[in-house]
Amino acid sequence: MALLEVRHLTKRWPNGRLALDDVSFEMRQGEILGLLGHNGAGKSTILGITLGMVRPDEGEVSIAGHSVQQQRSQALSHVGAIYEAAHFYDYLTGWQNLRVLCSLSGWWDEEEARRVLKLVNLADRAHHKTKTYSHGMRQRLALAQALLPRPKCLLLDEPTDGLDPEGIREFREFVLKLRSDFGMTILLNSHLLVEVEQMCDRCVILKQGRKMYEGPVPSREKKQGVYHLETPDLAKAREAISQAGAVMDPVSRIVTLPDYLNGPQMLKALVESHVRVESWQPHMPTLEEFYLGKTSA
Ligand SMILES: Nc1ncnc2c1ncn2[C@@H]1O[C@H](COP(=O)(O)OP(=O)(O)OP(=O)(O)O)[C@@H](O)[C@H]1O
Repeated sequence: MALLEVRHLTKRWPNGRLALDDVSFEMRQGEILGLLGHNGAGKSTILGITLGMVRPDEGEVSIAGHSVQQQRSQALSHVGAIYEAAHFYDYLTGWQNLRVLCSLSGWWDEEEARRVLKLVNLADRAHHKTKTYSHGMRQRLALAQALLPRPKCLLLDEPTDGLDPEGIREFREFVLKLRSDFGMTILLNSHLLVEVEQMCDRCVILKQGRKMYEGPVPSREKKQGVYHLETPDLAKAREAISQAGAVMDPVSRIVTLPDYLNGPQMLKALVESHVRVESWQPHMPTLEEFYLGKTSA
């Protein structure tokens, strides 16, 4: 059974703007899913609906079998989130902040707070005021807050925004550890394609409120029948490729083969046509190429 199910979400804001148009997808337990899309594609609206902060016009989100719209507190008892910028009381310490924020939901466990602060590497700064924290430390405190209720599912909205490369790497390692050590299910909303490429198993690509793709992060899968050719004999190569029923992009020199032809067969045809082949490699598209292909049409 899916841990998180987004079913037929449609949302039109009062100003008439259609933010989501019949979007559905699901996440299995222990999966890290990246939510991708240009500015305004609808990513934050999905997170807002999933957290019960935005009401959809149609559709619903279920977490561990509970509908956020019908059984809000049961559904959200399984969720931790970093949503929009984390706000802390700067005159309090990290520890005090966690305590105050937890008490708002009527729950506090010192043992658990210690465990989580250790997990996010903040144990030695827990009793310092948050005004002395770096941006990376504030993000880790936000992560500690999200992890305190021991959620099954973590929603991360642009979690590495504003972090330096070291902070991004550190954050990525924490998140991967949460999945490997605790089997946590993680929804990551990020503009950073490289982050999604390095962390996510699958992704959903949105464009103007519509789902354009749901599936594996493309660069992790070798695409069948797509090769990259290097040759000084471009004209001859183009002819041999077209005679074989394949297609070559003249700029990138990426060759897409028809179903009936495999890579070695095409290479043989090129060589037999006296094309000097310097390189013939299966092409693994980057997530950027794939993303732009899905969103720029
Ligand atoms: N409270 C609101 N009232 C009216 N329109 C809104 C509101 N929030 C978002 N929108 C609009 O809904 C659409 C989707 O916005 P959303 O914030 O979900 O996109 P996003 O993919 O998260 O964008 P970004 O990457 O810039 O954060 C946009 O056209 C946005 O202008």
